[in-house]
Amino acid sequence: MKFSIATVSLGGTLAEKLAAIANAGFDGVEIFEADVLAYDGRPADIGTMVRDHGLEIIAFQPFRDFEGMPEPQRSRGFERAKRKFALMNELGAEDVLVCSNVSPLSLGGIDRAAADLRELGDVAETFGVRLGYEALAFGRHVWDYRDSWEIVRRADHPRVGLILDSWHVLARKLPVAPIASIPADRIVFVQVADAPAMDMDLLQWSRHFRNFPGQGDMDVDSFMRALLSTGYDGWISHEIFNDRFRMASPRRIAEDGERSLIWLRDRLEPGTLPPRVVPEAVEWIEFAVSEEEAPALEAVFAGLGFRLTGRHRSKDVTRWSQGAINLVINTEPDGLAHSQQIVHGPSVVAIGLRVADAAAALARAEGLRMHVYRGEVGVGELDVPAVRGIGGSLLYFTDSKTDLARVWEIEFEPVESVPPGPLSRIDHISQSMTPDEMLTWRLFYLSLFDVERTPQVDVIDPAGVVESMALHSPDRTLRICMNASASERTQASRFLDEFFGAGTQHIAFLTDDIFAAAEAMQASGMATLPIPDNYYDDLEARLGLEPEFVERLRDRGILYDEDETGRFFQIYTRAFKERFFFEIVEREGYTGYGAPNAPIRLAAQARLARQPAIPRL
Ligand SMILES: O=C(O)c1ccc(O)c(O)c1
Ligand SMILES: [Mg+2]
Repeated sequence: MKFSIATVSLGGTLAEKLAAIANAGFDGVEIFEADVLAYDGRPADIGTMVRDHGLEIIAFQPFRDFEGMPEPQRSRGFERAKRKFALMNELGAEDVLVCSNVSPLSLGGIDRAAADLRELGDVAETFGVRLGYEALAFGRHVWDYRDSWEIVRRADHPRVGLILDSWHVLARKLPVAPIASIPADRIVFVQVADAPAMDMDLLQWSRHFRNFPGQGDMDVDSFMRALLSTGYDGWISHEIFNDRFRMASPRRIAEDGERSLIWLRDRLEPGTLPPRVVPEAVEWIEFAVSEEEAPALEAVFAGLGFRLTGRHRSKDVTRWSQGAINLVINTEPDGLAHSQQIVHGPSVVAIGLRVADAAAALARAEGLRMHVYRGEVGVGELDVPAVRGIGGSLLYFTDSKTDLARVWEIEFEPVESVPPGPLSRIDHISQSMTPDEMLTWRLFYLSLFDVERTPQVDVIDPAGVVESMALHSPDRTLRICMNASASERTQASRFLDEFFGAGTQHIAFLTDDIFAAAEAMQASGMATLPIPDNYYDDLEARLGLEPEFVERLRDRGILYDEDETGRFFQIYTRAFKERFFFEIVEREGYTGYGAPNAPIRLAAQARLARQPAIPRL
């Protein structure tokens, strides 16, 4: 399998696109016609620029509305083709993508189309180029790959082959099994694309909402399995028409594309990478704060029932614990945490995850071309494997089979022993990002970890809609909620603005007694998020709850939800320096995140946004 991407998938100038494509590790590129037209230089220079990047032009595309035309359009089509083939000679491109005709002028008929392609094959021969014919799902007469293949078969010309594009096959819900009987040597190359399930016009869906395999809802794997069963081992090329991708950094999008293909190959040929990582526990969450801010954060931790359980043997780093939760405060004057604190303010700088085999986890991340982080390892310190995650924060891996199991003991001087407390472990980690980054991080987490995703939902913030998606490991040890908003004033967006980028916005702790947790917080003077009476009045009516039960919730500012999976309780703290906040949840079987309560919570937070932060000691 050789990896390529069409230039139409990225934003930027052609030079920027090619640099990003080469940097991401691709071997080939499809040159989109518009990129040539917009280029201020000779086509031959484009060819040189591509080859200087170590890339190969796998195709020039697209050549449109050719087959089945009446005169005079038919003759004009041949004239146009000659101009394009000459251009391909200059570029150094051997293959051209001819897509099925969408013109209302075009005439149907498999034999007519086959005859046109055969004749075009003769022209192609004189230029030394080859045609690949692709059925567009919205083609006027040809929209099924079985028809395009029949046309290619009847054209019966050595310069005429087939191009398959997973998007057109899957968008039309065509069966993939017949792909298996197409001879591999008649397939010029193959395009892959995924997309979210959407009930909309095919052309609009195709031209604006495609995404990389692994980012959408289509069964690209079945398409690929049928393809590979033919023995095909040529180019696999991303062709992603997506408005958001074109607005985003070409470098990041190209990296996502490469990762998508590496993961696709890993699913089709398991064993090329170590298996997807199964998270066993969230071992710690590390906060970068300045020395001045540290006491306020310590007071929040103490108010939540955490105790100082360790001091790092050589660094300005402390460990706060309760149950199986470890929170780390890093005020080191140098290093990554400090730079993060300077750039982003007080923030989550790292998450430590316990996995079965930390070295294998790192090897998988490297195989997926994630950015491995190698920090300085001081005397007596462990070299904990880490990769760069959201917003440049770190994801550390520990395991229980190496010295990493004893990280607390090795690196920290014990203070108090770990108190039991009402909070037992981390329930979920919620991260905010821009809408175009959602797909980046979704692909990052899904390709690295053995996690599943829940459908994307829209949450209403007073200032706009927030797209929200949750990922969870099989036993739900790791749950990550991703939030993104296009509005500039939603909480998710304010977080991005004030925080200068994506990151962890809140952390939810699990308790098995929310009332005890609430009382402990009240006793220690921790202010929680005030919830309006209207919410409780509605709750009682909507869910038919006992008034006494609702009173208990109201007294303690506890949010409640129930569904077919069980019952759910939530309390929120106020935000720390307007940056991040904490949530306490109790689950009685419930598997969700209290989506019906999110607008209430967001409205309450919006009211407090510019008021003094916690705690009120
Ligand atoms: O939408 C289009 O025009 C178009 C062009 C070329 C392709 O390969 C394709 O899949 C779609
Ligand atoms: Mg295509």
